[in-house]
Amino acid sequence: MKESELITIDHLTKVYPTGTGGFKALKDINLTFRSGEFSGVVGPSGSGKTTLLNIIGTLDNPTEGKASILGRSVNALSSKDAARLRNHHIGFIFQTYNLLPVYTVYENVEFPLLLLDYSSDKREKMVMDALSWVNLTDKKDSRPSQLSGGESQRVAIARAIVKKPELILADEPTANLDAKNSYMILEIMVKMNQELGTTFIFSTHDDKVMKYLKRTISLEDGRVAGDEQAKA
Ligand SMILES: Nc1ncnc2c1ncn2[C@@H]1O[C@H](COP(=O)(O)OP(=O)(O)OP(=O)(O)O)[C@@H](O)[C@H]1O
Repeated sequence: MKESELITIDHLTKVYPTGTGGFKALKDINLTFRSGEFSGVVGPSGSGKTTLLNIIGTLDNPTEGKASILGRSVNALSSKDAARLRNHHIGFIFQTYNLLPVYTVYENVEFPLLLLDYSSDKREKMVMDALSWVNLTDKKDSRPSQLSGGESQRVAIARAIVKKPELILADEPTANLDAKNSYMILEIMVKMNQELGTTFIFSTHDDKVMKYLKRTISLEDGRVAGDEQAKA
């Protein structure tokens, strides 16, 4: 692996077991992602976008082929090591926000840090820094039910970035947002990419997200059908 290569995927195939012998969701995928990319996987529903993101996020395993994520071979990773890799180095953003309803905004953002070994002072600094990135410090004591959809997704972004991961995986992050809120969260993510060097990989079929991507990987029926860099 070259130094700047964050992810390499080599002849990767994913077969989901079914009653009829298995469904091939990904077929012979070969891809490399470099540190600092702002890229997205696009394609019709069922083309394999979420499956690919789940494998990159070590939430699922390839059936055949190899994948190396942040220098670790996922084929050889125990579930404990995969959890450790995720906890330290990967942030996730989902279309449904996945906030914990009984906790405050502050506690939701603090949550990933409780799995790591930080003092409460250090945690407070990190949570407030993440909330200021998404402009929500004034909502720190609110509960998710008191937030708009755009605010909820900004809390989810703060939770994803609070540990300053190298990689953020965002699966359809704008699916439930209107145009104004979609652009707001995209601008936040672009700023993080530029100022913190965080690598982003999206899964999307939203034109608004596609306009922001520096690289667009198209999936069709489980295969890579295109891989294009945006024109400068
Ligand atoms: N656990 C599973 N068992 C069997 N088949 C599955 C499973 N998960 C996904 N699939 C199938 O694999 C294919 C790819 O699914 P995936 O969720 O990756 O697609 P997607 O491109 O993200 O779709 P969408 O845009 O609708 O979210 C689909 O045909 C889906 O039905």
